[in-house]
Amino acid sequence: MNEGLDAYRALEAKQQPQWPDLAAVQKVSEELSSQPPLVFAGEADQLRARLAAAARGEAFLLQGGDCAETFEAATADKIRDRVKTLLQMAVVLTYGASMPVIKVGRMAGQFAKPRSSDTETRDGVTLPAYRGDLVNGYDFTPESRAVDPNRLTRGYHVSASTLNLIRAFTQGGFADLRQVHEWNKGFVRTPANQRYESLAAEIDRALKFMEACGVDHTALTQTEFYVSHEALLLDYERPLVRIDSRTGLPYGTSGHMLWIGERTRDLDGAHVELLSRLRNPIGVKLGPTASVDDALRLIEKLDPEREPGRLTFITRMGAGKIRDVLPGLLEGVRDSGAQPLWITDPMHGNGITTETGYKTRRFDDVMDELRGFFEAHREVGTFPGGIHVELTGDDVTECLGGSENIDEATLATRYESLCDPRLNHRQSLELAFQVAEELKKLKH
Ligand SMILES: O=C[C@H](O)[C@H](O)COP(=O)(O)O
Ligand SMILES: C=C(OP(=O)(O)O)C(=O)O
Repeated sequence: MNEGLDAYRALEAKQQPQWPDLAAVQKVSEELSSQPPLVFAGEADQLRARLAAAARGEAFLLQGGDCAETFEAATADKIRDRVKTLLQMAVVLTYGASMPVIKVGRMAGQFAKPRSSDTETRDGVTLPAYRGDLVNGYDFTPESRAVDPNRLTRGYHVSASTLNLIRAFTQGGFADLRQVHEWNKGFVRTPANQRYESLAAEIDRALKFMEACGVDHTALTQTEFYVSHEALLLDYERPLVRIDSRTGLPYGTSGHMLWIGERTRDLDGAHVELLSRLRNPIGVKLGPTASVDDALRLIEKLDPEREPGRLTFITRMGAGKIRDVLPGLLEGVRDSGAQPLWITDPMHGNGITTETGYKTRRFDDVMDELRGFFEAHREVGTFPGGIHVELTGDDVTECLGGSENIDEATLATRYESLCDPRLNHRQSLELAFQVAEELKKLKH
């Protein structure tokens, strides 16, 4: 199995930077190959087992984080607020659905972006498009936009420190369920936060009751938290493949779960080939043009053994299309006997650009796609196993609507994303409450 790890090199690899100096890339690649793994094979196996439960309808996956992480924003405060937001959403979902929630950040590696165009033009000046901090800089100057392989090593180190902090937060007491009120502190008071506060009070009461009954809560003091990113940049992913000493099998050690994007999921492309060799749980984005045949071939290539939890399909159809497209896809896959985990990304099919040039999404469209996802699964009898959302713990104004009613004029006030718009903290909580409602319906 391990001999084929480099077979991808003979295939077309889309969305890769045109490195000017291949010797420099080789040097970086050797350096990365000698670094310790960021995650361990056993953790990836554990996540696979958790995802298998979600595919069976016994758990729910919450996957979220920045569209594009940046080196500069990898600060303790920003990482903490993203983790807090995910923990709060997980509490809302767990309590609402009475079901374990698997927490996976789009974090500690989400540094490379596929782009529609190789270049960007501003006021008559054309430069290479920004492809994420792992490749080039965002500032619109020739120096900053030049691709630089040394960014791969920097990305590795920033991922390591991000992951270190995430592990400290989630294992060191910060994620203790008795901190459920604390996670809400520091965020502006909104209807969603107040609703969260009442839920936290109920959880508190339940915990005190358990304590009074002498129940041991050690299990609640820590939480499992995994990291994931789009495995886009093969010159980063390949050197971080390691052979697991327990089994002799290869794992991508840049993150627990790796996914293949909508633009790079070609069956005969390099991304599908490389990830087919790795033992991690693998995600694949499926947009509105994905056919049943595409899905079945991806299953055959990426999950020939039909291993529970191995494959997650992340659908991103767009609110206007999901009800037409998704049921047929679900039926076709169900009828083949395969049982991948199905989750929804209600963000990527709903992008719009305002007249003033802001890339944005309407919160209402995001919610509509979410409802469409639950409806499609209800219709076909399959399990809607999770959500994949671009979000931040920061108070940004990037997506339109939500209870604070962000309008086009407000977008400019705190638009910080370097690529696509994210839900801010309160929009994320609002979304979690609505998903919890949908999950409750499943129980009845
Ligand atoms: O996050 C997804 C893609 O990288 C992004 O939507 C591409 O954006 P573009 O169309 O501006 O290149
Ligand atoms: C690029 C992304 O999505 P998609 O592949 O679905 O366009 C993403 O999730 O960052």
